[in-house]
Amino acid sequence: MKDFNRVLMVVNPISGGRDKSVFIEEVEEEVRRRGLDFRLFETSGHNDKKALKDVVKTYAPQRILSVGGDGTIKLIAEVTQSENIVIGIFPAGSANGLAENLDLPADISELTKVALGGKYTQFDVILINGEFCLHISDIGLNAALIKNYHEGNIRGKLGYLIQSIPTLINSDFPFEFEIETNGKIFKRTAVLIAVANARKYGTGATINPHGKYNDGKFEILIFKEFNIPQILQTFREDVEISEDFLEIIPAVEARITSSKNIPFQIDGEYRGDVKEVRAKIASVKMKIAIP
Ligand SMILES: Nc1ncnc2c1ncn2[C@@H]1O[C@H](COP(=O)(O)OP(=O)(O)OP(=O)(O)O)[C@@H](O)[C@H]1O
Repeated sequence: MKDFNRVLMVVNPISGGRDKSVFIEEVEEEVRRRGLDFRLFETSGHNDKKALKDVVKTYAPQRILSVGGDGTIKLIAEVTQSENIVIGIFPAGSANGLAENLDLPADISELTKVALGGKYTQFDVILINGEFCLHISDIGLNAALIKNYHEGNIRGKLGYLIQSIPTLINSDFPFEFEIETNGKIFKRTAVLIAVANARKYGTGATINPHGKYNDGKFEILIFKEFNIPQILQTFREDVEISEDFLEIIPAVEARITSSKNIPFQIDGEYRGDVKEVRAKIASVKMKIAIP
């Protein structure tokens, strides 16, 4: 017996600077071959939350497929938070940080099997400054890079590469932070502080070696210096990161403050320059299809 009928595919046409028609055609064909109903929703970049909410209300999908980056998964998660819908992921953004943690296959037909399959995980959600964070949020140098990337007009990995040099030259890092968590206050000088739910960044870098996306906790990652050999280390699987470079504090709730405004991002989306970040594990969990 089929346990779902209506499949909604949410596609971000601009993510990662690549054409999505191959995803749409292959997946629609497979969905119809299985005798399921298929509907397509393409994001526009304007009022997508409201538009998707309306479609979810009228079509009542039982499975939602995300074709885009972390921002597209987050949009779906926010719209469906109280509903019992499994989300299937097709990594098609420029970075795909969340998908990096799920061991998804690369091939589209294998991905389709996973996305329409019966196995799923309960993914922790972090509530950061009142907004959902599924994967990673940070304040400091990486968020400054994301800010400059979005202000530039070159998408994909090349866009990040082009923006990295002016970001490093123009940013006045390191920054002074105060972190309040687990009943303690930590004062730290750092290039960036991340709040992470999982092990890997979208580049594949293992920045949070002990991170588990379904353990009901997040990690506060304090990157103390801009150290290229240490950053390269994180690309290896068996990472051993020095405490002088990265300090890790597990938490379920935290407040991070700075005396001046610093760039801040959530799941790859720049969210302004802020002085305060409040994070806590949300009561909802997302159901994400896995191999
Ligand atoms: N049709 C569109 N035109 C412009 N922006 C869009 C469109 N659809 C979605 N967006 C924007 O794309 C962002 C989400 O991108 P997503 O995370 O899916 O991919 P990505 O990995 O960030 O890809 P890229 O970095 O190439 O944009 C959101 O800011 C959203 O508003």
